[in-house]
Amino acid sequence: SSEPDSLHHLPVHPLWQSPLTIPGGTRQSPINIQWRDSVYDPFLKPLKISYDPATCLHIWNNGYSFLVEFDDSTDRSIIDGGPLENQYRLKQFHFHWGAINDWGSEHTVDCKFYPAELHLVHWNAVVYPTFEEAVMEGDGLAVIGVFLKLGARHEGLQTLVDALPAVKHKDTVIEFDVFDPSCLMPSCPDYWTYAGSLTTPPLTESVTWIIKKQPIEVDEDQLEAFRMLLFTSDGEEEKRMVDNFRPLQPLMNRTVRSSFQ
Ligand SMILES: NS(O)(O)c1ccc(OCc2cn(-c3ccccc3)nn2)cc1
Ligand SMILES: [Zn+2]
Repeated sequence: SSEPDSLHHLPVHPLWQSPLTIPGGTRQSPINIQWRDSVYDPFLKPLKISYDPATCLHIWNNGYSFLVEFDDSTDRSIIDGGPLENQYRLKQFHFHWGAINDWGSEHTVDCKFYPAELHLVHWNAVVYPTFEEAVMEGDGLAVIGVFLKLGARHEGLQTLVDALPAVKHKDTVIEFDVFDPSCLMPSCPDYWTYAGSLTTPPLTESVTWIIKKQPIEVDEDQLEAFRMLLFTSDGEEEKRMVDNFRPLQPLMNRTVRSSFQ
Protein backbone atom coordinates (compact mmCIF):
# COMPACT_ATOMS: atom_id res chain seq x y z
CA SER A 1 0.00 0.00 0.00
CA SER A 2 1.14 3.57 -0.51
CA GLU A 3 0.94 4.37 3.20
CA PRO A 4 4.12 4.31 5.28
CA ASP A 5 4.36 1.20 7.41
CA SER A 6 4.03 3.27 10.61
CA LEU A 7 0.42 4.06 9.71
CA HIS A 8 -0.49 0.42 10.18
CA HIS A 9 0.85 0.45 13.74
CA LEU A 10 -0.94 3.60 14.81
CA PRO A 11 -2.80 3.20 18.08
CA VAL A 12 -6.55 3.69 17.80
CA HIS A 13 -7.62 5.05 21.14
CA PRO A 14 -10.75 3.47 22.69
CA LEU A 15 -12.42 6.83 22.07
CA TRP A 16 -12.32 6.04 18.32
CA GLN A 17 -12.47 2.25 18.24
CA SER A 18 -16.24 2.32 17.75
CA PRO A 19 -16.99 3.00 14.09
CA LEU A 20 -17.50 6.69 14.85
CA THR A 21 -18.39 7.55 11.30
CA ILE A 22 -21.36 9.73 10.49
CA PRO A 23 -23.66 7.60 8.33
CA GLY A 24 -23.82 9.44 5.02
CA GLY A 25 -20.96 11.73 6.06
CA THR A 26 -19.44 13.40 2.99
CA ARG A 27 -17.17 16.02 4.62
CA GLN A 28 -15.53 14.38 7.63
CA SER A 29 -12.26 15.47 9.30
CA PRO A 30 -9.34 15.04 9.68
CA ILE A 31 -7.90 14.35 6.22
CA ASN A 32 -4.49 13.93 4.61
CA ILE A 33 -3.54 17.12 2.74
CA GLN A 34 -1.77 16.00 -0.44
CA TRP A 35 0.22 19.16 -1.20
CA ARG A 36 0.37 18.61 -4.98
CA ASP A 37 -3.41 18.06 -5.18
CA SER A 38 -4.27 21.32 -3.40
CA VAL A 39 -5.48 24.07 -5.73
CA TYR A 40 -4.19 27.66 -5.41
CA ASP A 41 -7.16 30.04 -5.13
CA PRO A 42 -6.11 33.65 -5.89
CA PHE A 43 -9.41 34.91 -4.48
CA LEU A 44 -8.58 33.66 -0.97
CA LYS A 45 -7.92 36.65 1.31
CA PRO A 46 -5.34 36.89 4.06
CA LEU A 47 -6.68 35.64 7.38
CA LYS A 48 -7.29 38.50 9.85
CA ILE A 49 -6.85 37.57 13.51
CA SER A 50 -7.61 39.94 16.37
CA TYR A 51 -7.72 38.41 19.83
CA ASP A 52 -8.13 40.33 23.10
CA PRO A 53 -5.99 38.51 25.72
CA ALA A 54 -8.39 39.69 28.44
CA THR A 55 -11.15 37.46 27.01
CA CYS A 56 -9.26 34.40 28.28
CA LEU A 57 -11.24 32.64 31.06
CA HIS A 58 -9.88 29.27 32.19
CA ILE A 59 -8.17 26.01 31.27
CA TRP A 60 -10.02 22.75 31.79
CA ASN A 61 -9.38 19.08 31.26
CA ASN A 62 -12.53 17.73 29.62
CA GLY A 63 -11.35 14.12 29.56
CA TYR A 64 -9.98 14.04 26.00
CA SER A 65 -7.94 17.24 25.69
CA PHE A 66 -7.32 20.40 27.67
CA LEU A 67 -9.27 23.43 26.53
CA VAL A 68 -8.47 27.12 27.01
CA GLU A 69 -11.85 28.84 26.93
CA PHE A 70 -12.68 32.44 26.08
CA ASP A 71 -15.50 34.86 26.80
CA ASP A 72 -17.41 34.74 23.51
CA SER A 73 -20.29 37.01 24.62
CA THR A 74 -18.89 39.87 22.48
CA ASP A 75 -16.82 40.31 19.30
CA ARG A 76 -13.59 41.10 21.17
CA SER A 77 -11.69 38.03 19.91
CA ILE A 78 -12.46 37.28 16.27
CA ILE A 79 -11.09 36.09 12.94
CA ASP A 80 -12.17 37.41 9.55
CA GLY A 81 -11.09 37.23 5.89
CA GLY A 82 -9.41 34.10 4.61
CA PRO A 83 -12.09 31.80 3.12
CA LEU A 84 -14.71 33.20 5.50
CA GLU A 85 -17.76 35.22 4.44
CA ASN A 86 -18.02 36.96 7.78
CA GLN A 87 -16.25 37.15 11.13
CA TYR A 88 -16.18 34.27 13.59
CA ARG A 89 -15.78 34.49 17.38
CA LEU A 90 -13.07 32.61 19.31
CA LYS A 91 -14.62 30.15 21.78
CA GLN A 92 -11.73 27.87 22.79
CA PHE A 93 -8.50 26.30 21.71
CA HIS A 94 -7.15 22.83 22.45
CA PHE A 95 -4.59 20.35 21.19
CA HIS A 96 -4.29 16.75 19.94
CA TRP A 97 -1.05 14.83 20.46
CA GLY A 98 0.61 11.40 20.45
CA ALA A 99 2.32 9.17 22.99
CA ILE A 100 5.52 9.57 20.97
CA ASN A 101 6.78 12.19 18.50
CA ASP A 102 6.12 10.01 15.42
CA TRP A 103 2.41 10.86 15.44
CA GLY A 104 -0.18 12.98 17.25
CA SER A 105 -1.59 15.46 14.75
CA GLU A 106 -5.07 14.93 13.30
CA HIS A 107 -4.36 16.26 9.81
CA THR A 108 -1.34 15.00 7.89
CA VAL A 109 0.59 16.65 5.05
CA ASP A 110 1.65 14.22 2.32
CA CYS A 111 0.90 11.45 4.86
CA LYS A 112 3.33 12.96 7.39
CA PHE A 113 2.16 13.21 11.00
CA TYR A 114 3.31 16.00 13.31
CA PRO A 115 3.69 15.27 17.03
CA ALA A 116 0.76 17.56 17.87
CA GLU A 117 -1.85 19.90 16.39
CA LEU A 118 -3.48 23.05 17.84
CA HIS A 119 -7.12 23.84 17.05
CA LEU A 120 -8.53 27.33 17.59
CA VAL A 121 -12.32 27.01 17.49
CA HIS A 122 -14.47 29.94 16.31
CA TRP A 123 -18.21 30.22 15.63
CA ASN A 124 -20.36 32.32 13.31
CA ALA A 125 -22.04 34.70 15.76
CA VAL A 126 -23.13 36.94 12.87
CA VAL A 127 -25.63 34.33 11.68
CA TYR A 128 -26.27 32.05 14.70
CA PRO A 129 -27.34 33.04 18.25
CA THR A 130 -25.24 30.44 20.10
CA PHE A 131 -22.19 28.19 19.61
CA GLU A 132 -24.41 25.15 20.18
CA GLU A 133 -26.60 26.12 17.24
CA ALA A 134 -23.61 27.00 15.06
CA VAL A 135 -22.18 23.51 15.71
CA MET A 136 -25.12 22.09 13.73
CA GLU A 137 -24.75 24.33 10.65
CA GLY A 138 -22.58 23.93 7.53
CA ASP A 139 -21.08 27.43 7.93
CA GLY A 140 -21.29 27.47 11.71
CA LEU A 141 -17.65 27.00 12.72
CA ALA A 142 -14.15 27.93 11.59
CA VAL A 143 -11.20 26.07 13.11
CA ILE A 144 -7.59 27.15 12.59
CA GLY A 145 -5.22 24.18 12.71
CA VAL A 146 -1.56 24.76 13.55
CA PHE A 147 0.96 21.90 13.46
CA LEU A 148 3.50 21.55 16.28
CA LYS A 149 6.96 20.19 15.44
CA LEU A 150 9.83 19.27 17.72
CA GLY A 151 12.39 22.06 17.94
CA ALA A 152 13.09 25.11 20.04
CA ARG A 153 11.18 25.80 23.27
CA HIS A 154 8.10 27.94 22.62
CA GLU A 155 8.08 30.73 25.21
CA GLY A 156 4.42 31.67 24.61
CA LEU A 157 3.30 28.06 25.07
CA GLN A 158 5.31 27.76 28.30
CA THR A 159 2.83 29.87 30.32
CA LEU A 160 0.19 27.30 29.32
CA VAL A 161 2.48 24.33 30.04
CA ASP A 162 3.20 25.70 33.54
CA ALA A 163 -0.53 25.58 34.32
CA LEU A 164 -1.12 21.98 33.13
CA PRO A 165 -0.26 20.18 36.41
CA ALA A 166 -3.26 21.98 37.93
CA VAL A 167 -5.60 20.31 35.39
CA LYS A 168 -4.01 16.85 35.45
CA HIS A 169 -7.29 15.04 36.03
CA LYS A 170 -10.50 14.98 33.99
CA ASP A 171 -13.02 17.70 34.96
CA THR A 172 -10.47 19.91 36.71
CA VAL A 173 -10.38 23.62 35.81
CA ILE A 174 -8.22 26.56 36.74
CA GLU A 175 -8.61 30.25 36.14
CA PHE A 176 -6.37 31.53 33.33
CA ASP A 177 -7.18 35.14 32.87
CA VAL A 178 -4.67 36.59 30.41
CA PHE A 179 -3.39 34.75 27.37
CA ASP A 180 -3.05 35.90 23.75
CA PRO A 181 -3.38 32.89 21.42
CA SER A 182 -1.85 35.00 18.61
CA CYS A 183 1.52 34.03 20.12
CA LEU A 184 0.83 30.46 18.94
CA MET A 185 0.49 31.51 15.28
CA PRO A 186 3.36 30.82 12.87
CA SER A 187 4.84 33.87 11.13
CA CYS A 188 3.99 32.63 7.61
CA PRO A 189 0.47 33.63 6.43
CA ASP A 190 0.06 30.62 4.08
CA TYR A 191 -2.79 28.16 4.72
CA TRP A 192 -4.86 25.37 3.19
CA THR A 193 -8.66 25.41 3.56
CA TYR A 194 -11.40 22.82 3.05
CA ALA A 195 -14.94 21.99 4.20
CA GLY A 196 -14.93 19.46 7.05
CA SER A 197 -16.27 18.43 10.42
CA LEU A 198 -15.63 18.30 14.12
CA THR A 199 -13.14 15.52 14.84
CA THR A 200 -14.83 14.55 18.10
CA PRO A 201 -18.50 13.94 18.84
CA PRO A 202 -20.92 15.24 17.63
CA LEU A 203 -18.69 15.05 14.45
CA THR A 204 -21.05 17.52 12.76
CA GLU A 205 -20.12 18.76 9.27
CA SER A 206 -19.99 22.40 10.32
CA VAL A 207 -16.31 23.35 10.09
CA THR A 208 -14.45 25.53 7.59
CA TRP A 209 -10.92 24.28 8.24
CA ILE A 210 -7.99 26.70 7.90
CA ILE A 211 -4.75 24.71 8.25
CA LYS A 212 -1.55 26.77 8.53
CA LYS A 213 1.23 25.56 6.25
CA GLN A 214 4.09 26.46 8.64
CA PRO A 215 4.32 24.56 11.95
CA ILE A 216 5.34 26.17 15.23
CA GLU A 217 8.26 24.70 17.19
CA VAL A 218 7.96 23.31 20.71
CA ASP A 219 10.53 21.32 22.69
CA GLU A 220 10.40 17.77 24.08
CA ASP A 221 9.68 18.91 27.66
CA GLN A 222 6.65 20.86 26.45
CA LEU A 223 5.26 17.85 24.57
CA GLU A 224 5.96 15.66 27.63
CA ALA A 225 3.92 18.11 29.72
CA PHE A 226 0.91 17.39 27.47
CA ARG A 227 1.50 13.64 27.93
CA MET A 228 1.41 13.80 31.73
CA LEU A 229 -2.25 14.88 31.63
CA LEU A 230 -4.80 12.16 32.36
CA PHE A 231 -7.99 11.04 30.62
CA THR A 232 -9.14 9.85 34.04
CA SER A 233 -10.61 11.60 37.06
CA ASP A 234 -8.87 11.85 40.42
CA GLY A 235 -9.21 8.53 42.25
CA GLU A 236 -9.67 6.44 39.06
CA GLU A 237 -6.94 4.18 37.70
CA GLU A 238 -4.65 6.60 35.82
CA LYS A 239 -4.75 6.62 32.00
CA ARG A 240 -2.30 9.06 30.38
CA MET A 241 -3.90 11.52 27.97
CA VAL A 242 -2.11 10.62 24.73
CA ASP A 243 -3.13 9.66 21.16
CA ASN A 244 -6.29 11.80 21.39
CA PHE A 245 -6.53 12.19 17.61
CA ARG A 246 -9.15 10.82 15.24
CA PRO A 247 -8.13 8.51 12.38
CA LEU A 248 -7.92 10.05 8.88
CA GLN A 249 -11.22 10.29 7.00
CA PRO A 250 -11.86 9.88 3.24
CA LEU A 251 -11.53 13.06 1.14
CA MET A 252 -14.54 12.07 -1.00
CA ASN A 253 -15.67 14.83 -3.35
CA ARG A 254 -13.59 17.67 -1.84
CA THR A 255 -10.82 19.94 -3.04
CA VAL A 256 -8.29 21.44 -0.65
CA ARG A 257 -7.52 25.03 -1.66
CA SER A 258 -4.27 26.85 -0.86
CA SER A 259 -3.75 30.56 -0.24
CA PHE A 260 -0.26 30.26 -1.75
CA GLN A 261 1.35 29.10 -4.99
N1 LIG B 1 -11.32 18.84 17.32
S1 LIG B 1 -12.25 19.96 16.73
O1 LIG B 1 -11.53 21.27 16.56
O2 LIG B 1 -12.70 19.49 15.33
C1 LIG B 1 -13.61 20.27 17.80
C2 LIG B 1 -13.99 21.56 18.06
C3 LIG B 1 -15.11 21.80 18.87
C4 LIG B 1 -15.83 20.74 19.38
O3 LIG B 1 -16.90 21.03 20.16
C5 LIG B 1 -17.68 19.93 20.59
C6 LIG B 1 -18.88 20.50 21.28
C7 LIG B 1 -20.17 20.30 20.92
N2 LIG B 1 -20.88 20.99 21.83
C8 LIG B 1 -22.28 21.09 21.93
C9 LIG B 1 -22.84 21.37 23.17
C10 LIG B 1 -24.23 21.46 23.26
C11 LIG B 1 -25.04 21.28 22.15
C12 LIG B 1 -24.45 21.01 20.89
C13 LIG B 1 -23.06 20.91 20.79
N3 LIG B 1 -20.06 21.58 22.71
N4 LIG B 1 -18.82 21.29 22.36
C14 LIG B 1 -15.46 19.42 19.10
C15 LIG B 1 -14.32 19.20 18.30
ZN1 LIG C 1 -9.48 19.51 17.84
